[in-house]
Amino acid sequence: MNKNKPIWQRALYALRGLRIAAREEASFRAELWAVLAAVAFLLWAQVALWWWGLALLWMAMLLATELLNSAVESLADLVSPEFHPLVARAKDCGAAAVFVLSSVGVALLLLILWQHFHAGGG
Ligand SMILES: Nc1ncnc2c1ncn2[C@@H]1O[C@H](COP(=O)(O)OP(=O)(O)OP(=O)(O)O)[C@@H](O)[C@H]1O
Repeated sequence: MNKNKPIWQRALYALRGLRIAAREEASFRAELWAVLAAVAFLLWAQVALWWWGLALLWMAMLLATELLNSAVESLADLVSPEFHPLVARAKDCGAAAVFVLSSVGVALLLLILWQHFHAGGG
């Protein structure tokens, strides 16, 4: 297999991955909605530019982690469709990674709300 595909070809594979995740992964769709809700919230709160930078980083990390989690799940299902403790471990760790980032999202939301109502915006 040719490992050095042109960049446009790689971009097409990436777009195909995004399309598959959006179509077949309910968790990824839910996170896309969460990202849209976060953008609406940031617009409403009129936060400073650096909050936008932090939030964009969080959004990218959340979506990328969910995509990697889906990739791990697909490989785990291929390798061992039957119950296996190592598959349980791999899938649980993937789910934990997404959970960590979701919790950070809630923490960021609370911090912005606190700043908005108690520290006078910014
Ligand atoms: N083949 C397996 N062997 C052992 N445990 C498994 C296996 N498949 C699933 N599990 C357990 O069930 C949990 C849920 O697995 P599942 O494949 O439904 O993923 P999920 O986290 O619900 O993600 P999604 O809904 O995005 O597919 C896993 O975290 C794991 O603990």
